[in-house]
Order: sequence, then C-alpha cells, then structure tokens
Amino acid sequence: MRLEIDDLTKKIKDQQVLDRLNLKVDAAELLHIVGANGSGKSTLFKLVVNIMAPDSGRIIVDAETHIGGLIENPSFMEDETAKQNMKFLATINRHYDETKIRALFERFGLDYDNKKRIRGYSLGMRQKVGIIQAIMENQNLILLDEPTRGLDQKALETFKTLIHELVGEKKTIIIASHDNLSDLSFDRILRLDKGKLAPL
Ligand SMILES: Nc1ncnc2c1ncn2[C@@H]1O[C@H](COP(=O)(O)OP(=O)(O)OP(=O)(O)O)[C@@H](O)[C@H]1O
Repeated sequence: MRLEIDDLTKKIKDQQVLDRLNLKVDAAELLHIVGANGSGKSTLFKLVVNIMAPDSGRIIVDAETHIGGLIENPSFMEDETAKQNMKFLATINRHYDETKIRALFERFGLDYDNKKRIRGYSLGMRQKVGIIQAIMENQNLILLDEPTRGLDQKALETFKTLIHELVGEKKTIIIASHDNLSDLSFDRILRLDKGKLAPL
C-alpha cells in the first residue's frame, strides 16, 4: 500500500477547494481528517479514487493498493436488494466472498437475505451497507467519509470494533468527519482547512 499526495489543487466553480495539498500516508496508519462542512473532504477522496481529476498536483498509489471507499452518500442500484448490490459491486473486482459479507451484515444487525429493495433502506441501514462494501474485498486502503452518519449507538459500537480489527490487520484507514471521533485511537489527526491539511 502506498498513498502520497503532492501539491494537489482543485477548483470547483471558482472556489479553491484544495490548494497545494500534501499528504503522505504510512502503511497501516489510522488517520483522521477533520474538516468543516464544505472544507473539501469528499473532494479529496474523490480525487484519490480517481472519479475526479485534479487541476494540478499528483496522487501516487502503487499496484498493491486496493482502495475501498464510502464517499458522500453511498449509492446503490435502488431497485435491487442488498445482496444483488453486493454481488454486483464485488463482481467488478471478482472478489465476492459471501460468507464474509454475510457475517458483516449480521454484525450490523442486517439480514443479508432480505428481499427489500435498497430504496426502502433507512439512512443508517444504507450507511452500514456502504461501510461493508468498502471493506468486504479485503481492501488495504479504506476511505470513509462521515461513516458514523445515521448510525445508532449499537451500530456505532460495531463500527468502532470493526475499525480496531482492521487496524489489527494492518489496513490503512482514513476517516473524514466534521467532528472528532475521539474514542477511536487515531495515529494522526489532520485538519482540512483552506484547501490544506495541517496538524490539529
Ligand atoms: N458538484 C459540485 N458543484 C458545486 N460545488 C461543489 C460540488 N462539489 C463540491 N462543491 C463545493 O466544493 C466544496 C467542497 O465540497 P466537499 O463536498 O468536498 O466538502 P466536504 O468537506 O466533504 O463537506 P461535507 O462535510 O459537507 O460533506 C464545497 O464548498 C462545495 O459546495
């Protein structure tokens, strides 16, 4: 796993969202990026997963980096079930591990065989499915944008336990949020402000 960001710049509609931003992430690091609404957290993640192009600067990832991401509101095929969505998403990389996914659904109190369409899922349920798809293929760089949004207390505990397990498995995890998630033991906390990352 390697992630290095050099002088990344992105303007959206005349707003300088990212301004020569630099970041070097260590393998197995648990990193927290804190930023106010609109500070550019989602934009940064979109650039890292390459669904948006920077104006300048570069993002270096190596061939061993397999990224899993929950960015903004997780989007799914709304008229399909959770299982159909997971199968589809995993098929892109041919890593469909039903036993693992089923266990993750159970931990979050979701029924993997529920025939309900994703359209009928609550915000918290969607968020859980979004977290699961970001980790279900053993991804080694996990980007989570406001992952705790909509989660109830029980789901929050499950989420924290899961993060600790992933840290134990030496996964590199970046969590972006507007508030501080103080009960996760982050290796580093950075603030995104005025387009740049700085120590909190
Ligand atoms: N598609 C778009 N059209 C217009 N403006 C956009 C678009 N995407 C992002 N922006 C603007 O870019 C800035 C950064 O947005 P971004 O979503 O990256 O912030 P964020 O830190 O993730 O915010 P939040 O915490 O509210 O999710 C905001 O000012 C936003 O209004």
